[in-house]
Amino acid sequence: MNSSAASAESTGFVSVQDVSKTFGVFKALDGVSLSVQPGEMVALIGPSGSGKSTLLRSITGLVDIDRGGRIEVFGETVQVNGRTTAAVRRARSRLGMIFQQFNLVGRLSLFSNVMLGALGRIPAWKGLLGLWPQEDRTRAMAALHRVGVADYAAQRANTLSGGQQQRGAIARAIVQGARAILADEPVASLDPVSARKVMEMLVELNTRDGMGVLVTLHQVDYAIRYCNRVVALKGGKLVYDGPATGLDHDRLVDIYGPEFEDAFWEAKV
Ligand SMILES: Nc1ncnc2c1ncn2[C@@H]1O[C@H](COP(=O)(O)OP(=O)(O)OP(=O)(O)O)[C@@H](O)[C@H]1O
Repeated sequence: MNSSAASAESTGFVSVQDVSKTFGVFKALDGVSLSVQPGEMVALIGPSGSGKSTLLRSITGLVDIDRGGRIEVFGETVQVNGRTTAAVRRARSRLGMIFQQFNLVGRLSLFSNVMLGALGRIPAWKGLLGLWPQEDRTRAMAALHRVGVADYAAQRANTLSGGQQQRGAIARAIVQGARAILADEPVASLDPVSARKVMEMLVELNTRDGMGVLVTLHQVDYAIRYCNRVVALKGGKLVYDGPATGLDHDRLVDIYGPEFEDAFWEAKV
């Protein structure tokens, strides 16, 4: 094992240490510490406005955290002293990012969108001209087959259903060679059947490929069903970090308040 792999093992694929984020006078994150190991699948839950997206955006360097905190990705510091470091680019190349709104280029075909995952490996001009190496093309088709949307490879992304687009986004992360996945509300815009398929795919990347997964979810039932470990934020503070089985009635009332059942999509506990 090389030294960076050893470091990732000790600190996790993501290590968040005493992270706060203040917007004006409002503290969106307040002293959050969290470490996710490479093989884990962790749900990040909490009421609307509790800081889930801000935490994910901080990990990818899209939000500069307050001084005093530190964030490491695969053992490399990406934020410290209120600044992102040069290592953030390498971190982004290792993290597959999945968003609620899919983030595909609508006028490009699904295949071209998936090929964009390979952009980090070839010069941008070659990518823009569609001069993809055969190896990457083969990889992209294999990824599309794997997530079950190969039949739509030639179709423009903006003509696909939300579920098909989200599976395309997962295929793009596979082609990128991502070592871990950060997913921000990946199923919030999907119907329950498509949502289950997307969650099952994330589980498969976790169990079959050993990718770490950190996924924010509005639906508590999905967090319980698909993730062993759940982390909950409330008012920017980490209020729970433990097994999904520990989310009993009292804990859920503590996190979401007496209306906690609104945070369930399908089944209630
Ligand atoms: N750029 C910004 N400027 C000012 N306030 C912000 C900014 N980004 C986030 N916030 C505030 O920080 C808080 C946390 O927002 P965040 O989007 O992280 O919450 P969330 O838990 O992801 O919510 P949701 O579940 O509704 O997506 C909110 O009160 C939000 O208004």
